[in-house]
Amino acid sequence: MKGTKKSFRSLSQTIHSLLGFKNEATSTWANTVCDIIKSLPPTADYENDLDDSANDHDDDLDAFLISKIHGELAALNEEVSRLDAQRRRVLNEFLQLKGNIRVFCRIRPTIEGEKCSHLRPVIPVDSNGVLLNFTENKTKLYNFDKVLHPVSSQDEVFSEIEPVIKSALDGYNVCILAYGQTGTGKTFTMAQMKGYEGRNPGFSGVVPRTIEALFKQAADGTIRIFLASACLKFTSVISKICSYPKQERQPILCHLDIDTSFKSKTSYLQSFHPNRPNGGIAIDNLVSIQVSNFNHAISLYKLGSQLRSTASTNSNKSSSRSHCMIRISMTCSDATARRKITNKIWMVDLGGSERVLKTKAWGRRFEEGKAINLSLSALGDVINALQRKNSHIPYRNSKLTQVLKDSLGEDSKTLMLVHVSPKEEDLCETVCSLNFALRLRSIHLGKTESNEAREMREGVMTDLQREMQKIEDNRDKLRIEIKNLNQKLESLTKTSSGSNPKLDGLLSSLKVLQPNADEITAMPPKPKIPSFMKPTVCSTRKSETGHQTSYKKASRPTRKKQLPFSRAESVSFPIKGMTESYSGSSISRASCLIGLNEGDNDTEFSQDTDFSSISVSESNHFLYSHDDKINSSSYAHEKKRVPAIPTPVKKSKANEQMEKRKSTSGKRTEYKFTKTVSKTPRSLSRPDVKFAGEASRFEYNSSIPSTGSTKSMTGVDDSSIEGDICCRIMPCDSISETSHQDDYVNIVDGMAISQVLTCETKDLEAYELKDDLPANIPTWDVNSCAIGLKEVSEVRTPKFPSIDDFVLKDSTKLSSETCANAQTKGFSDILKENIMILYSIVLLGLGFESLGFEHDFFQALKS
Ligand SMILES: Nc1ncnc2c1ncn2[C@@H]1O[C@H](COP(=O)(O)OP(=O)(O)OP(=O)(O)O)[C@@H](O)[C@H]1O
Repeated sequence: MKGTKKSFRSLSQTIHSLLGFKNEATSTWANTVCDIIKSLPPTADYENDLDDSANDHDDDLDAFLISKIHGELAALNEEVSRLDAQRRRVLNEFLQLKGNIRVFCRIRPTIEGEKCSHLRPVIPVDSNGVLLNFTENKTKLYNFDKVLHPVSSQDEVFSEIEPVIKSALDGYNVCILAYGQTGTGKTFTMAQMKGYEGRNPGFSGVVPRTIEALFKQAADGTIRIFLASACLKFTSVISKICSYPKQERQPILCHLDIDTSFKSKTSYLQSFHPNRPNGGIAIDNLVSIQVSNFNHAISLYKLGSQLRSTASTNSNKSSSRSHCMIRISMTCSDATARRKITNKIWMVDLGGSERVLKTKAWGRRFEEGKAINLSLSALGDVINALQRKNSHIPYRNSKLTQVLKDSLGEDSKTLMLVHVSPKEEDLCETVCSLNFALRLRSIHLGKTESNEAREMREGVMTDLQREMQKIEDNRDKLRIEIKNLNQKLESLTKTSSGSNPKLDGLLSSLKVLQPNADEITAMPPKPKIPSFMKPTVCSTRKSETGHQTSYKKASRPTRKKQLPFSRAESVSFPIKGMTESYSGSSISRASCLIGLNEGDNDTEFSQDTDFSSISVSESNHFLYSHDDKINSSSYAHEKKRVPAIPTPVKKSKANEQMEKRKSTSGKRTEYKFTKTVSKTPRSLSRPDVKFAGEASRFEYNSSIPSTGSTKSMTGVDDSSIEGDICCRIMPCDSISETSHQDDYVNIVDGMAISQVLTCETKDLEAYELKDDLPANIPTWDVNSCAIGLKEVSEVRTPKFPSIDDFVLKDSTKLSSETCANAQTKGFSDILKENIMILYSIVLLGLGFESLGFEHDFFQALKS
């Protein structure tokens, strides 16, 4: 209690100095009290592990405990790594016994509306055999690694597949292929989503279950543990691809990237280009979207599924007319044990393998069927060649095998799920499917495996499976221990750094009520902003993206200082004589047109001209594109505002060579360009002309003669400004070419734009501009080009009205919302202040009490 006593001694003095608190219960007072409480040592009531008698040695004990826990954690982590390695080895052995290429057969149950034939053509014999009944006397037995009976649930199917999926986490590429005739349940096995939509929870297919399992791996502490030891990053990528014959549609639909590395959560798009240097698969138009949780992944997966091409065929109402491929790739980087490895899981719902003649397809369906069968045949050839260990593997025979190349070869596990129909009429297709599957399997295992050998193999496999389960259980236990220790460590570290959870809560309550001192000083005086001047969605968005100075930080400059580069809230001004439709349309920032001169007056602005690169860096940019011919009346209605996102700029040759020299003297900023910049707009009234907005201040190079011959309002005399860039502020085609040449020049010369604000129109009528405004404030709106241009042209240093320049003219015209706000505000402010003081006092008392001061504290307060 040494520390507490010491603090208490100083506490009574401090409290004496604060005794006038009844009168002085201000925010500063509350903050001071907060600081005092914060400086007090923590009590030991939440340190359950420590003996009370050891309080004097808190720090030493904490340090001792922390180092002990660190040691334990290191040992446990080491043990987990060892178990992981062991599990990998066992799994590998298990999978090797099972074979790198395994073939399962799933028999679909008879579904509603289907007639059961007298002769059951497909009979599952045991867990490995399927008997085909051709006639009563003629049967044929097919053996597979596993036969999934018609009654097998989706759970059972996934439990068989799960070990293969797990092997992907251990560095293998995995390929799971669903093969079979149309309507045999391939999509049901792979992509069934019902379980995730609240219906038939057990129905969900392999893909959603795999995604779930992967995220489970990320959430069950595995990843956290590795991250804690800073040696493992874990990223998964899912791709969804649909391939179509003859490139009829975009072959690639969706690529999802699951990020489980707890790093960046931002989304990104990424295209995979052909001939990637790392030799990976080149997939055009493959879009990669980084996702961070299961739901996000599933929603994107569903989206991709919707895009899959399906059509009604003779055999299936909604038959998949494509191969649907899902790729999950994982990048594990384990700095201590392994190098960075990227593994993939391909899950492919192959198109129906039926003969085209059977489906009686024609036209496009016929082409699709042919394409599907060709690629399936190519797939068979590749697997066949792999099984035979041929020197040449014909991957290039189809797109399908090209894409799957790195997941079909060595160091990968392939699982073929052959689906068959129970119907008699499908017997021919069933035979084809089973023969295809048998061809793959028999090559791997050899036809000669005896029953004894098989039983022995299966016995070993069962043992290995048990061993693996034991290892996984142990590993899970260790992970829980590690988690607990980490929590303990966290609380100890917090304690030793002097924070008290109770106090933290208390203080944060106080802080909620009291803005901190910094905030108070940094905040500008509360502006009485008319509601119509509040930032618009657009300006807020821009400030979020860092294009604007934040409101908090911006000190309120004088009106003159504000001109050149200050942030402009969005507001527009009431324009005398303007109709309501004009006032409703407004423009954020002044529009500024940069004329780029290249000696060809007839050249129009190209669509991809980069305005933002020319604008001053402090500016926010908008591109205004005209949808129609501009004229003074239609301009406001026709324009379309598009934020110019500062995306990678397509640099024109001219812009690249353009050197921007900025010299600010007073309010004037000069830009000099060393090279002639391309393209001058031929006509401002062209629908494709764009206006780069928000020039804080644009001026043309002084080398342009102020009386320079302006060919027209729509262009600049090339000869006079060769090598320079010219900045035009307001476009207007209502001013004729001849009579207003000078206007144009004047605008260019010395023009400054500032604070153009957009308004919500609801309160516009209640306000008006003050009468005593300086004469150089132009009352124009960019919507009224003609007025604006004329008036601005007369002003050398134009100044736009700021918030202060408005006065409330008619409060009855305020919107009901604004009135309601105004009425409730005063009362709520007073109430809030009072509650704040009361609450502060109560919390203060509680705070001291929680520190164990109790009686002493109140004594001190009394004295
Ligand atoms: N194991 C099963 N249990 C219950 N219903 C099933 C099962 N397998 C398939 N079905 C049903 O059979 C119908 C056809 O299945 P599905 O669309 O998955 O076939 P498919 O092989 O993917 O066909 P296609 O190749 O034409 O896309 C669906 O209505 C599906 O719900």
